[in-house]
Amino acid sequence: MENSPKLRGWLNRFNLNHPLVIAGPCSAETEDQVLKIAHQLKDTDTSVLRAGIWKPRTRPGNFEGVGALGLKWLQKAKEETGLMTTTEVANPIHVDLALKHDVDILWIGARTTVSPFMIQEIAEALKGTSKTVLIKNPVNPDLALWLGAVERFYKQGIENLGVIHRGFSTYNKSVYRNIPEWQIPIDLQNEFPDLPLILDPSHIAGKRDLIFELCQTALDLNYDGIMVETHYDPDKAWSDAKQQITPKTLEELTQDLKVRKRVSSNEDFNYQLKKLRTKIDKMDEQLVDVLGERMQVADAIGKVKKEHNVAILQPERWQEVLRRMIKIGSENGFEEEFIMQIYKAIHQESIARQQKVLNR
Ligand SMILES: O=C(O)C(=O)C[C@]1(C(=O)O)C=C[C@@H](O)C=C1
Repeated sequence: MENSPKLRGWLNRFNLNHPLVIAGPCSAETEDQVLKIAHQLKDTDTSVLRAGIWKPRTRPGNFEGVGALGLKWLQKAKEETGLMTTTEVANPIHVDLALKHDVDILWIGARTTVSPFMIQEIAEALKGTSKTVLIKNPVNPDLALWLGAVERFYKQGIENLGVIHRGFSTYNKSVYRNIPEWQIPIDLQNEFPDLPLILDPSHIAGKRDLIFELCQTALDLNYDGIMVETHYDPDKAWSDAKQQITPKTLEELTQDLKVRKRVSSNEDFNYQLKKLRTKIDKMDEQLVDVLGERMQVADAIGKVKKEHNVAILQPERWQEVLRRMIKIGSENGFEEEFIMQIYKAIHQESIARQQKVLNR
């Protein structure tokens, strides 16, 4: 699969002057609930009504969705409000039922994206249709697996594709329910700049108060839209109550979001940007030059270690380097995490260089 402006076709057809908004309840609960939410969303920026019909729950015993019955409610909501509809499908039976009920956009959940077997089955079930398919990232931070799923749909002739960033599972404590790992969607955009990218802030946040800032970050990273869980009475929602917001809050949120231009033709802006980028280019060269010099010292250390038969990894020294640089880093306003990431990479390269010297 290659990047192509054609990938944006389905999104361009919405003809929006703002990011695409997909909204609706985590789960369809009752006909009244779906219709009420759809009507409340009708006059917001929302173009597509979402609702989970089959809910993949981590542990059994929780509400698992109303099943096919809910598809009729979505269909009715579409007739009454003109909103397009979308739901999650996780197997060919779901696909068949969703197609029969004229669901416009199908999304693939994070737990399904991890399985190439399931993706293949779903992609084959959709062959020959012109449906739009949005693929959520897999639960684990694996860009190749995510893109692999997209490619499986593309290979079945499905060209209306997009991806949804919903964050990644972590065992570590975090303010997020699923950590964003923004670098992964940034890498994805590098490979497929025209593949529509949508943020699901609800599943990343796990709670309401982080949703706005996540959406703003996404727009600042050139995302094409947001998919937000919305309920008229979020606290009483049958699933994911903590992360849902009301349609009214969604409306305020979309009004407050700053949509910035990707580029500007303003001459002064371009002049200033060019000047600053020249400075960055120069500093990047200096950084790499200094790194090169550091590696030459590592080579020399490798040489003396070889002569005296001493091991490459020196945990105490490594701890000392790290501690010192974290301290200097914090004096310069850098987070510990940032310094750790850089120094771990430098240390690894230094070890690799010494390995070459010692094995020569
Ligand atoms: O000081 C050493 O012994 C080195 O090999 C250098 C260095 C480093 O790059 O800073 C690399 C490996 C060791 O684990 C500790 C430090």
